[in-house]
Amino acid sequence: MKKTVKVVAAIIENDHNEILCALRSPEMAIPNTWEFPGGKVEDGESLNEALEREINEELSCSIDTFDVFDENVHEYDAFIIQLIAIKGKLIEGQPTPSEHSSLIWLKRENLHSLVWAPADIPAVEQLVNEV
Ligand SMILES: Nc1nc2c([nH]c(=O)n2[C@H]2C[C@H](O)[C@@H](COP(=O)(O)OP(=O)(O)OP(=O)(O)O)O2)c(=O)[nH]1
Repeated sequence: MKKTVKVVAAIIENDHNEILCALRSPEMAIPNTWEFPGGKVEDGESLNEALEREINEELSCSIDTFDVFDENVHEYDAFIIQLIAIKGKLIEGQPTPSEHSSLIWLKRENLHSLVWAPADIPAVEQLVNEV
């Protein structure tokens, strides 16, 4: 049976209405696709705690996180992901990648120009359609 992983991902928007997009490196699982940065929820953590920890670890900055924005289950060949996207705001530092190959800030209307990890597509659609 495939394993299900619970992953939280941050939708971080700046003052110019741009959203932070992160490129998974060739060494990461699902390589060379764009995602919202985040990672797996550990035992005993709330979703918001997990996301704030992951962003600190991966991007060396701090965010405040809000309510769940989108949640969906996607089946990959090797595992099933429950992807929970949560909006966030930078409160300290600037995002600096340690594991990702690249970071960019994009306006909603340009999000479709990237090749997203398949599990992220519902959250991208919801953002693009947001008023
Ligand atoms: N962080 C994140 N992972 C995503 C997204 N979409 C998507 O399919 N994934 C997949 C890629 C990975 O297989 C898994 C998350 O694992 P990860 O490697 O980023 O998380 P992690 O840092 O907690 O993992 P680990 O190093 O502890 O194993 O979910 C997304 O938007 N954000």
